[in-house]
Amino acid sequence: MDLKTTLASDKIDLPNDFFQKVQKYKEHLFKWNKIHNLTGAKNEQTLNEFIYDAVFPVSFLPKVDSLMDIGTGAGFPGMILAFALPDTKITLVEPLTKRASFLQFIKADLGLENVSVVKKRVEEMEPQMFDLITSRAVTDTKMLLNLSKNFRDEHSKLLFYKGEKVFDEVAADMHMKHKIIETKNRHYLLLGEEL
Ligand SMILES: C[S@@+](CC[C@H](N)C(=O)[O-])C[C@H]1O[C@@H](n2cnc3c(N)ncnc32)[C@H](O)[C@@H]1O
Repeated sequence: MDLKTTLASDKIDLPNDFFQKVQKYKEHLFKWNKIHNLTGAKNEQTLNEFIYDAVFPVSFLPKVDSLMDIGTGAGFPGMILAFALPDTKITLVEPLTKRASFLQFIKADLGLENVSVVKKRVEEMEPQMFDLITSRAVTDTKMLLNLSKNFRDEHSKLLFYKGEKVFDEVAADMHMKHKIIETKNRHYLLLGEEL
């Protein structure tokens, strides 16, 4: 996949320095990933697919001032969204030392003033409100709603990166308004009282 061409053809509005940041991020991730097992994306093609998947929601998300990503791992989707949304204050929550250290390194090396890295499990954090809560490949929707309950109010939105199981997950006991945005490989679940 040519990331730049694909994102341009989707008309996704990104800041001028997005691809510079992505390039530096990819170089660092390849180096770190040789020593530490940070992500399953081991080649450029897969990494580009992960980055596309992470940033695609910029095409449908409302403007938000604050975002928390639960279980960011090596950076998906929270770090990639931080490159795309420089005016949004982004909190990346990741308890594993190696992964949190990598995120902290990327923040410092790329000078990302909009990023905070929290090396904790989300349930260990002090309650605080966010406009948007994201998560990919951490746990199911019911558990994510539970884990995020101290961090959202009636104005907040949640965006979970899901597969086809999403239909079972929303069918079971879902009281919140929701939308599912489908692409070829992804079902994005957007939830909120004000959708
Ligand atoms: C399978 S990885 C997915 C990482 C990344 N979101 C991605 O899609 O590549 C799950 C991550 O969630 C983190 N995690 C698990 N439970 C968590 C919790 N309670 N709070 C915050 N992070 C958690 C793990 O440390 C791990 O890095």
